[in-house]
Amino acid sequence: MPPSFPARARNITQDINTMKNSNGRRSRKKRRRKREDAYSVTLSHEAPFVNLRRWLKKKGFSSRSLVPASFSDIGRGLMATKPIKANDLLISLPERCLLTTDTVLKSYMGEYIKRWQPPVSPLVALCSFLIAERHFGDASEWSPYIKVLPKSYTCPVYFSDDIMELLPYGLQKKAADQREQFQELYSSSQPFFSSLQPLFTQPIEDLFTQDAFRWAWSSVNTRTVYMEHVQSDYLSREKDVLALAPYLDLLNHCPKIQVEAGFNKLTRCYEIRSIQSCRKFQQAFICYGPHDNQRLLLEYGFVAPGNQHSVVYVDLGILKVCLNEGDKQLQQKLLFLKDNDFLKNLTFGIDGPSWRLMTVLKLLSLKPEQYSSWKSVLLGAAVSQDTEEWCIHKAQMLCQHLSDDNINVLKRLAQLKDGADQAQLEQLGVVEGLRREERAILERSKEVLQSLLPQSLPWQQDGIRNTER
Ligand SMILES: C[S@@+](CC[C@H](N)C(=O)[O-])C[C@H]1O[C@@H](n2cnc3c(N)ncnc32)[C@H](O)[C@@H]1O
Repeated sequence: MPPSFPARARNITQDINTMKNSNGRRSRKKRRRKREDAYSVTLSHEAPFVNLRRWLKKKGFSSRSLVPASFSDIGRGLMATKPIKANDLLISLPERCLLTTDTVLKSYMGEYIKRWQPPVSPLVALCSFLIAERHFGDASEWSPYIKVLPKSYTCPVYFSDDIMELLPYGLQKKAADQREQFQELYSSSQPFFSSLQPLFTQPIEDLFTQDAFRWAWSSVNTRTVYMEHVQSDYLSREKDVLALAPYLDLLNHCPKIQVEAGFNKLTRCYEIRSIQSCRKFQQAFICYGPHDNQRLLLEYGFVAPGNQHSVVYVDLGILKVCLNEGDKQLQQKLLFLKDNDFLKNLTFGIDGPSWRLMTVLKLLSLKPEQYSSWKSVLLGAAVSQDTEEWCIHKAQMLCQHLSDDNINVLKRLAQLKDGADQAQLEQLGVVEGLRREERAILERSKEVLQSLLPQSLPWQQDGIRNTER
């Protein structure tokens, strides 16, 4: 959770509603209805949270203004019990409460890490410690914290191949790479895990299983805050910026929130200051970064409805679908675009096709006698009315292709829900959320593209004409 900019005390459903339509009785009614729909139940009296707060109090932390609660739309998070003003400290967690590599090196595991060559990474050190502490149960010093950690996650490292296939192509590739890196890290850490055997009575291979490592790896990936440490000689050269922050890590993400976050060297606390205010009984949010929904799913296993950073990506395979393979210059044009790095980040957003996508389409539309104008095209010049229309038409085709794919995926997803267990249902729910958000973006893009076409164009009456180049 690279902590950057936090919290406003509204639930996301409400925010999106407010953003879309802030005027009028209908929208007010709608907002009221949403507010009634999304409700919260405080968790602060449940044993795990009572124990967590008691344990943190001994370490010098208490929070009266934020209590754990379960929100019907998002799940667990922190609720404000009194109004929090803009620029107030939202939370201030003393250094003693943070779980860092320093904690691990000073623990019973420290001497094993210090002895190990080549040194393990900060990530492996933290994961190993989490696995060991979870195994020690009530005997563990960190047990009150470990007990409130989720038992499993909805990140792609948990997905079966069936579910992976439902992801958009680019994300599927990133998720597959991530899974490979995870597996490689697990395999390469085996000798180190074996060296920890003297700490346990049970065989190490029964404790440091792939499942246990997946849980620890996901806990670190989805919950750590960014905190720079002095690089230890006992750890690998990978930058050591990870800190698990109990209680603070119950804060959920909202893309529109702004916060200031970081370790304050004077107070020796990890502090989050909210730029926005937060009303009593509302969820306090932070912002994990200006991430689109694909990145949120990959790194954190969720998507944010109405995320203003979200886009639908057009990869080369999809771009080719709408291009005329008969164009003799096509390969040469694509090579030119690739060499100049123009084939990445072609997107549709809530405002329609990106400038980059339309520029690439314009470059692809050029006839040999127009090649000399490619620089002015890059600067935004129009080639001709005919070309502009051709590009809009191609963008419409891309949008339609992506929409069709989206509909097919949602159908397959519905089939997979039959017979899925609870964990799979949660994973499918996240993928469904992503696909539905993408569908909304594509529908909006279609409207934008349609509005760009002159009213008098023939295909508005007769359907889309084929304007191949
Ligand atoms: C730092 S934790 C936040 C607390 C977490 N909800 C919990 O129950 O422990 C990050 C995780 O919370 C969930 N999360 C955060 N923001 C969310 C949001 N806006 N919608 C849905 N889930 C969210 C995701 O599972 C994410 O990996």
